[in-house]
Amino acid sequence: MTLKIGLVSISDRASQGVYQDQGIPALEEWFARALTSPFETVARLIPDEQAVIEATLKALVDDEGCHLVLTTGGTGPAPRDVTPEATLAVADREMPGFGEQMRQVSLKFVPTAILSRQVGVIRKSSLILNLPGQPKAIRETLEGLKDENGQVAVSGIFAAVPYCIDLIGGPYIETDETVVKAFRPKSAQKPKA
Ligand SMILES: Nc1ncnc2c1ncn2[C@@H]1O[C@H](COP(=O)(O)OP(=O)(O)OP(=O)(O)O)[C@@H](O)[C@H]1O
Ligand SMILES: Nc1nc2c(c(=O)[nH]1)N[C@H]1C(S)=C(S)[C@@H](COP(=O)(O)O)O[C@H]1N2
Repeated sequence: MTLKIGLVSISDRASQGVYQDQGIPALEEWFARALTSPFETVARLIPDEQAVIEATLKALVDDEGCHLVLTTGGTGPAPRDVTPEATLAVADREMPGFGEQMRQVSLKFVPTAILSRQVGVIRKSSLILNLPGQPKAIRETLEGLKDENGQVAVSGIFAAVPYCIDLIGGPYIETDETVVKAFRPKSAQKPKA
């Protein structure tokens, strides 16, 4: 079973061509660097419309069979920011730790981290995570913050994603530890391929 990752860039202006979308390229680049196990991606660029976001998330999970879906954009307090509402509307269960940890990590970068209403949820056997829209926020929240010696100062959320995918029945994900170390209890670790 190959890991399938849905990437959803949610931006009125990027989807209208006012500026070039940097969300999908930043996500693609991050996964190419971080994962050492096989994966494929399916990407969508859509406007900040709640019905469109919900339909896209459902299609990626139910029809495309994505094990993991990452969104970027639309998590703030502006009236057009509706990504968290759309994500909760398609959720079976909430995973509050992801939003909590992302705001903790992001506070090390910007004081406006508290403005992001990002959520993590499970739909069927897929994990859906909201990331902020700033392209640099993708790396910051997934990878966390390292000190000058390369030691982890604040864990990024991706450290917990492989074990979460194990627990909901998805493929075994392996990472490049210099980018992000996947934490699993010893009993859940498989020998390196
Ligand atoms: N897909 C994207 N590509 C490049 N830059 C982006 C993208 N999404 C957001 N940004 C940048 O991050 C900022 C904050 O993102 P946010 O999701 O709040 O966008 P926004 O201001 O509502 O933009 P939009 O009108 O495109 O939806 C944007 O103002 C923009 O500078
Ligand atoms: N890691 C990280 N988190 C961040 C930011 C950032 O630059 N880096 N920007 C913040 C800002 S300015 C806002 S308004 C909120 C919501 O962003 P969004 O509407 O683009 O999703 O995310 C916050 N979280």
